Amino acid sequence: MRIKKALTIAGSDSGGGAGIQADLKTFQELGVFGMSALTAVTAQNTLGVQAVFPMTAEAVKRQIQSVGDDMGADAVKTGMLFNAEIIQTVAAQIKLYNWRSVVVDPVMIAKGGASLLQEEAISALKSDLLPVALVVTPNIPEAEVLTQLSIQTADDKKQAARKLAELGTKYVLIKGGHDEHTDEAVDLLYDGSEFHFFSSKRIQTKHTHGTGCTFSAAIAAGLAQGGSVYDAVSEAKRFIQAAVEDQLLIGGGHGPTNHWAYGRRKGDDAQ
Ligand SMILES: Nc1ncnc2c1ncn2[C@@H]1O[C@H](COP(=O)(O)OP(=O)(O)OP(=O)(O)O)[C@@H](O)[C@H]1O
Ligand SMILES: Cc1ncc(CO)c(N)n1
Repeated sequence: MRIKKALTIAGSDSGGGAGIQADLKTFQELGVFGMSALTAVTAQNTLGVQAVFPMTAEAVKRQIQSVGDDMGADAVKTGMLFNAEIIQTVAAQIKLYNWRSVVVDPVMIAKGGASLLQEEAISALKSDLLPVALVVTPNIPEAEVLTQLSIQTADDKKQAARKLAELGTKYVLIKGGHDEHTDEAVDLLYDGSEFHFFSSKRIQTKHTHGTGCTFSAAIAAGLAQGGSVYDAVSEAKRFIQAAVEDQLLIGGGHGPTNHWAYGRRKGDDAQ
């Protein structure tokens, strides 16, 4: 059996709902072999981030090389990268291995407000990493930081997407999870010429820890399997919707989403 492989380059969430753990669970659920390069260890749970221990850029590079030299990757996603040196190293390795199906989730701040990216690293993200990404998946606050635009309306989202595409990423996906005044969760995909909206019913819940990680990992899994960006995003949207809907109710704060829900529903539909 030949299986497709995806590599996540991201931080560890000890609580298991976001970061590397969310990515690997998502890859597994979507039938893709998951591999990882750890950029930082966080002590984290549903209440927040208690501590961050970054890896050295050398340690990140060596992990990527171990995967790249032997196993290869059909798709790559990046999550928490923490500092400029790690970002530059990751971008250089992506170029070296000529990886094309690259999803960059520009993780900046955890739900509780903890910083997962140093402020001075934002320019490295823009100049080094975005040009090697196929898809970038900012939430609204991240898109605002990257574009220096204030995003209130659908037109603002479109303008921000155009501005982000100018940085060299082919597809820009602005996520609507933070648009809490609407009763829909609307994500906007820009392919360099057209805009597509992916909309779903907004679930009223506080258990959305790791939605962004899970969503971008699902996109990477779809790309690893050879799907188009549009199809990968469509399936990722269904995956995250099911994961938010079927709540797990773990922990006293913002709990993790349910990575089994999508596969279980598909199994039920097949019967
Ligand atoms: N309450 C919700 N109901 C339905 N879908 C949601 C909800 N919250 C987020 N989503 C969806 O989850 C995906 C991730 O979006 P979101 O904007 O939450 O990412 P994020 O802020 O990067 O997440 P995080 O930083 O918590 O990992 C998007 O497809 C978004 O539409
Ligand atoms: C390790 C890690 N990566 C990403 C996020 C963003 O959800 C988080 N909370 N923790």
